[in-house]
Amino acid sequence: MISVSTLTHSLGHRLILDDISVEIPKGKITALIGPNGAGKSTLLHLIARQNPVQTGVISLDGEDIAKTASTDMALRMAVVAQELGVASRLRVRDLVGFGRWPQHQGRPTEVDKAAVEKALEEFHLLDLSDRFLDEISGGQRQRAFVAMAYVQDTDWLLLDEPLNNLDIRYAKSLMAKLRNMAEEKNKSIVIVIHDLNYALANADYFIAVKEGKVAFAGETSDVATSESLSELYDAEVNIIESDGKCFAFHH
Ligand SMILES: Nc1ncnc2c1ncn2[C@@H]1O[C@H](COP(=O)(O)OP(=O)(O)OP(=O)(O)O)[C@@H](O)[C@H]1O
Repeated sequence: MISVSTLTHSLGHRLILDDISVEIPKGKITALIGPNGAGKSTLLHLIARQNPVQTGVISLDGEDIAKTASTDMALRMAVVAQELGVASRLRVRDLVGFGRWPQHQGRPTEVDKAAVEKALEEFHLLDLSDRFLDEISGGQRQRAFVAMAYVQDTDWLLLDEPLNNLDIRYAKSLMAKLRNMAEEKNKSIVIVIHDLNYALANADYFIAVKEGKVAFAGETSDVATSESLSELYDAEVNIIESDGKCFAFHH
């Protein structure tokens, strides 16, 4: 479990996260939702230790992340940020290969190489594997970065808007893969996501952030209601149930 306790974060004079306390369950998909600018990415980056915690504590399986060694963190948590820093003269296969660095520390074994090939195949990247990152499309690059995180095989996977740029086929395929990872391999996945329908269909748990505070959090079926979502977005959202599935209508 990830436990966030009394987390407050400011950038310059602006309060970005205001006294956040929330728990993220293990072995589940958690959707981090909320309006633009709410603080979702900031929270995700703090959990991933990409920025230092100013006030409060974030613990990973009972251990304060501020006191956890970087090498240990890298073996337990993989992250894909929203803004993908692109080292343009890097080939797709090399980028995905970097994902195994925490395991092999520069000396890849046959197991590492096989894991990379498998990830390239699973993310439909084999045909692109020798292309440079600045020679592929935005969606293809997004898949390459997710494959790099996937190949790390960590217990926790944090993804900031992973559906960005993905067409329907790849978005469906990625969400199915994440579900499989949670259900079959007990992986814990946290995704910042704007598409409520993908979130409703795939996330076990919702954490809604608004203006730097947690608006609501809990099991999807308990908290994702027309009322809570309409209030969250200041826009009408209707949750409709059909064939046992929930859909969000908002236009
Ligand atoms: N470098 C920065 N300096 C000052 N304020 C910032 C900086 N980066 C982000 N912010 C502000 O912090 C707040 C939270 O931003 P954050 O990116 O966490 O929101 P978000 O919920 O992920 O939004 P979105 O859905 O639009 O990606 C926003 O009001 C944003 O303007």
